[in-house]
Amino acid sequence: MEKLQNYIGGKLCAPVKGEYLDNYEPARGEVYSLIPRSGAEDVTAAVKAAEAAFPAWSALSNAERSKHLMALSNRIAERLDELAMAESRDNGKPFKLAQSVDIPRARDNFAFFATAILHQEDEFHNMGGKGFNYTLRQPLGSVACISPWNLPLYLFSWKIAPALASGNCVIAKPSEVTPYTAYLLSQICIEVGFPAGVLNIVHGLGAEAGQAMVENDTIKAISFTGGTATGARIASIAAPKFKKMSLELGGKNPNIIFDDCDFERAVKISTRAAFANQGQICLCGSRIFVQRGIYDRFKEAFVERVKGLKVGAPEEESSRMGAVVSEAHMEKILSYIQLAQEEGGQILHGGKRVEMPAPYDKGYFLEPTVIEGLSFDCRTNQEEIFGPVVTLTPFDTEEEVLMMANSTEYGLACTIFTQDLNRAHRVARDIHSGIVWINDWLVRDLRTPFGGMKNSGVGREGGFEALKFFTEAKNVCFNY
Ligand SMILES: NC(=O)c1ccc[n+]([C@@H]2O[C@H](COP(=O)([O-])OP(=O)(O)OC[C@H]3O[C@@H](n4cnc5c(N)ncnc54)[C@H](O)[C@@H]3O)[C@@H](O)[C@H]2O)c1
Ligand SMILES: O=C/C=C/C=C(\O)C(=O)O
Repeated sequence: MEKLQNYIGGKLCAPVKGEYLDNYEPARGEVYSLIPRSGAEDVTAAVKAAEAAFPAWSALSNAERSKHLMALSNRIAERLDELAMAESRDNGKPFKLAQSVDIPRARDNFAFFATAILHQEDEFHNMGGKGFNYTLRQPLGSVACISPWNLPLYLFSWKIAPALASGNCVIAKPSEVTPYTAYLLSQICIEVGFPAGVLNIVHGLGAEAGQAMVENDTIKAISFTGGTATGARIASIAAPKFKKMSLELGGKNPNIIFDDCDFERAVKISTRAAFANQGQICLCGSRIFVQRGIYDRFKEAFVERVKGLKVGAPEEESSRMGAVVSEAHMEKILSYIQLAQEEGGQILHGGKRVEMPAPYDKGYFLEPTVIEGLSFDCRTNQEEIFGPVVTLTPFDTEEEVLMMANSTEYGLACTIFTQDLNRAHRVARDIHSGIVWINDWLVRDLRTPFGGMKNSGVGREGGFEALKFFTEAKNVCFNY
């Protein structure tokens, strides 16, 4: 069976202790490769390589660093279909989705930050006749990037690219659940002659390799995307060490549909927002609030559309949904569907595992599930499920829906459907979330601040926010 390797100091290598973890193919429910079970000793080696590479990498001009990052972007573009196939196999998502969203976005992440640093302006504060200040933004040194399984290469590269662009060396850990495209990225680094030690990829468990990065005293910053409980654990270790932290955590996002909306558009986009990537996107609109006047009509049209979402083999063109990422995750989602029923919810569609023919009969396929009849404050409507499960809740007034939408511990994203401009902007102002879409969902401009409030995280990624995060600001004041 194929054994993945770590990438340290420009070379592929086995973990020091020689231990490996099983890597499952979700659509078949079978182990198909092994990944290094790295520990603190592998992280130490990666940090050593990063520290050795840092002086030369940070001394390059922005234009030179840009060229190295563009080489990664270009090679990802050349290997796009192969990477998409690998992502789909490793994660269970439809190949078409990986081919049209995940891998193009990984390509764009590198290109975006490679070119952003060519357009950066530095801050200058003039004190008139007295003198002036300029601000140097200097790289931190070695930084850690830790990413989750739902959008593997997309989110891995979203962190690594700005860290590298701003002159840092990186120790990165992809999720142990979906390590494969990060492994292919390490091969790509070797193919394009990316400088040794600048990017190091260490595979393994969060509690072992991940935590060793957080505990390592040489690592200056942690950029983390994942669950809220993991974020809290990381913060408890990193904060007393005064490491910089960017935490992108969970969500339980409201999708608010007013009765004056463009109805067909609201139905179509809400379906995608609920079930894209099997509902495993932190931005998914998992709580749909519909104004009472159109509730029944919306419910009928929405369920009809959801019935048309084909759950199928990831590589099939016609599949709109693939497998969820693991057996444990599937069981967690099913337990929430059970809980929803215990809390009084009625299932309008779905609710069960999908029986698939061989070779997918052991795969983790779930029906897209629509539930109504729950109170806004029950557990089903408050806790993150992170799967293909959505609830429908009627509301009467703007005030009422804001109260319900804002009632969770999360504050990541929100979607609002209305044709009333004033209302759209008023609700956008009053909603507690870091990201708001009006009449759309997951439209991304990589320059904008990305992140959540409340328990959805601390800090923002994207554009210059990310470049600022990965640098230390040093103000130089000159007085005549
Ligand atoms: N806000 C966002 O941008 C965003 C994006 C994607 C996913 N998420 C969230 O991620 C969660 C699902 O992803 P997941 O299950 O992979 O999350 P997770 O928190 O279990 O794992 C994320 C990463 O952290 C590592 N990790 C786990 N424990 C660690 C520790 N003690 N120290 C250091 N690293 C550790 C894991 O190995 C993995 O690489 C969901 O809650 C989802 O909402 C958030
Ligand atoms: O699951 C989380 C999705 C995160 C998306 C982004 O970070 C992005 O689009 O930049």
